[in-house]
Amino acid sequence: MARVELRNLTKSWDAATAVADMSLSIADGEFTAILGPSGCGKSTTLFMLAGVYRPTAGDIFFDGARVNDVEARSRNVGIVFQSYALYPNMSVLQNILFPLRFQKVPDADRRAREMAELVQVGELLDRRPSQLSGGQQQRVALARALVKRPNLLLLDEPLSNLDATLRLSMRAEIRRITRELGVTTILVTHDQIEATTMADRVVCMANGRVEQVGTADDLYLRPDTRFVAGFIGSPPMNLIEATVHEGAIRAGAARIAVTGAEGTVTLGLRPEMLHPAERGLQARVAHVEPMGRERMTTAYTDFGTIRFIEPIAAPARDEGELMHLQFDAADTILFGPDGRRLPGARASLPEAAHA
Ligand SMILES: Nc1ncnc2c1ncn2[C@@H]1O[C@H](COP(=O)(O)OP(=O)(O)OP(=O)(O)O)[C@@H](O)[C@H]1O
Repeated sequence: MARVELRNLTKSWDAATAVADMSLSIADGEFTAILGPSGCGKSTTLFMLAGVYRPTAGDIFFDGARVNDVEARSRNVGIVFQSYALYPNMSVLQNILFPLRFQKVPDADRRAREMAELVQVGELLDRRPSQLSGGQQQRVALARALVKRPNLLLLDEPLSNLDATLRLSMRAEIRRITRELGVTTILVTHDQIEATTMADRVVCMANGRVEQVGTADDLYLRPDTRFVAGFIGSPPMNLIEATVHEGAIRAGAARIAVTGAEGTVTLGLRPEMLHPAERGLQARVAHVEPMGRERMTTAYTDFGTIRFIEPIAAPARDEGELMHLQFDAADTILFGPDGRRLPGARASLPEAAHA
């Protein structure tokens, strides 16, 4: 089990920089998710940690020792990939034992069986991978990655081949197993639900850079950047581009007062923080989508298209209906022209009379 530190880590190829100046400290036993869209540098970071790629610049430390020059097989890192990559001609037990084959581990067999019990495939030891379900194969892959008692467990989109129900239970299972073992774990995923439900802390990346490191609540309620605000949350935050002039942004007849910002801003309003009201921001209903307990409405305003959420029990809305929206100033978030949040800035509508 190890503390992991990345210091100014960079990986470039001729054409592109995949990871730029990434610094991050991960505590012993912590579960961290690296979250971001396709191509943001998640896998490249993982491969540098595993020792597959050499960093172009910067350093990687395990328990304070620099490992840049340590070969992949000497780093004692366990990896689980999206494709389980089990050996088809070996039994479950042989698959789990495989990483120990060149190590003189006297109790290898017992250890493999214990690990199989932990991931709950103890009944399946004689089967071949083809005789297992996707979820069972993933458990075997996990046992194989953990049998060496790795310093670090790396999970690369491990659940994306599983159906929705299985994904839900495997999320909890992986969390239980890594917690029981106390193994430092880094999960790479583009799935925000996976990241925020499984990890102690989430590292949100875009274009090879760390946008924010924080808990699920930090990213959702206090996004540092416009990118994080738009990436986390479903449906996404409404982001209104505007210019603050004389304490307000204006479009057509509409006016939103702004304090703590001047010039170009982006105003962020979460769909669940907008409420229908007697007066406020005028909106014309474009369409309405039921989403289980809630209903999402898309509406046109002078500031552009806005989405808001209401309980399914609220009165039905018709397409073309004219209505008004309100929000609380405390719920608003503003970003400056560099995309960073302006912590003290707030937006408000003149009449906050709720319907
Ligand atoms: N071997 C390589 N040579 C050149 N460019 C590469 C190489 N590997 C990755 N890249 C580039 O580096 C960037 C980051 O890639 P990376 O695979 O780390 O992204 P990712 O976040 O893991 O994406 P995905 O979720 O699609 O796997 C991409 O622009 C990619 O094209």
